[in-house]
Amino acid sequence: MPAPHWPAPTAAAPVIASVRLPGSKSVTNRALLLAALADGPGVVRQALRSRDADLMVSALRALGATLTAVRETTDSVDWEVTPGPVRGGARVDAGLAGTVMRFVPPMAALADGPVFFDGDPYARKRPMGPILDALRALGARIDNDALPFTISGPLTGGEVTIDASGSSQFVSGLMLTAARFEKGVTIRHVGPPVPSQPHIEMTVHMLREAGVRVDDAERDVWRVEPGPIAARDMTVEPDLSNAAPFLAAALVTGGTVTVPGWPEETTQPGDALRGLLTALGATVTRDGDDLVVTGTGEVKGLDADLHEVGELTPTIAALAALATTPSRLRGVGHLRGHETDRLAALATEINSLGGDVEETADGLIIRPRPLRGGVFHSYDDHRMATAGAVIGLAVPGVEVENIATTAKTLPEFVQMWAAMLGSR
Ligand SMILES: O=C(O)C1=C[C@@H](OP(=O)(O)O)[C@@H](O)[C@H](O)C1
Ligand SMILES: C=C(OP(=O)(O)O)C(=O)O
Repeated sequence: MPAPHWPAPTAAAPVIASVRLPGSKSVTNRALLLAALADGPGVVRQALRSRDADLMVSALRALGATLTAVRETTDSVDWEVTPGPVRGGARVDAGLAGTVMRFVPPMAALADGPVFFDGDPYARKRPMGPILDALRALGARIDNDALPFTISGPLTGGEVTIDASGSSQFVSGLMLTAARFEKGVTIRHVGPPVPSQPHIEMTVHMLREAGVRVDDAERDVWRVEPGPIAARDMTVEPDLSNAAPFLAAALVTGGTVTVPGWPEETTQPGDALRGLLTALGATVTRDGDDLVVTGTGEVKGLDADLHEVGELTPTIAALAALATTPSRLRGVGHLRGHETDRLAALATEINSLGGDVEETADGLIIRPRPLRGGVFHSYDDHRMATAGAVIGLAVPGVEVENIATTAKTLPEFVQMWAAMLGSR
């Protein structure tokens, strides 16, 4: 029997809270994969514990790495990672995780036998063609153009042309393993602009920290030299994208939300929240390591190109739906290939609460309209579920279907949300 819908709590008063976020999904899954390919045992501290991170751990174990939890809390874990020869004959469950379905196949092509990949039913619809074609061009054999597929090496590497306009993860995925290819890799993107550049910068930065030589001087060309990936002891930053719904609560309720441990410098796209929330009417300041966001209770609409920070779109759209002036969100056509078609899902769900959202080819136009309660469907998308929670702060009677899907990147979401609302 499906779980009952989650009655999203309405804020009775301005939220005043400090919210500590667990580790970044994107940093965790890169760090684990790099550790499993490294030249010796390493440690990944404060790694996220969530469905996507667990799927990465299982995939790496299936491919021959040893991961041992040396310290654990409910939402974080320190992993000791000991690489092993990459093992064939494995089955990898990617769930609905883009970071597993796009980052692990290049590593699997190093295995001594075929590796089978599959995922959730909807994962079979997520774009995979460009990265699978690239792996074929580099020497791998793959029997399908989407999940499920079986991949077999060997793969020597070399030069490849790819259209990565559908997902930056195609480029990141190839780069993460490329130092272990005999010839490294040169990736040349040809097509409409690649989204989520900060995530590509995150990949380049983490590779360089592991001693890998990467040349990204030319736009849309990335060269990864062959060589060892250094074993490291590293600590994962808090997930700034998952800070979004909590910081949004400050704007919706006219309160103040503080996130401790906001990095001074980061490649996480969530850092763009500082500018976006300011544009939506908040005051955003730093107090030492804390990011402090204060709202007035009135949310202003905004016109924003979110191409670089697409994963923030559901929260920004939820805020825009509660704003007093219209908004236009642009540059996010690739969100149709995320956990669900996020543009269609946001328009459908906000409109079903009485909103006025129009889909465009590459975004959304959101006009102010009073909203009413009703069921907000999540489409197994963690960020749809949290967008419903944000709207529920201001609109009585919102019920989020499948709030449990927040476990993809934030299993403690419901408890954290309750603590935030209760901590006056
Ligand atoms: O590399 C990563 O960790 C990610 C890249 C982005 O993917 P797209 O470029 O497909 O949007 C982002 O939306 C996703 O949440 C995480
Ligand atoms: C697009 C997202 O995830 P994935 O890593 O599965 O692509 C996301 O978390 O917003």
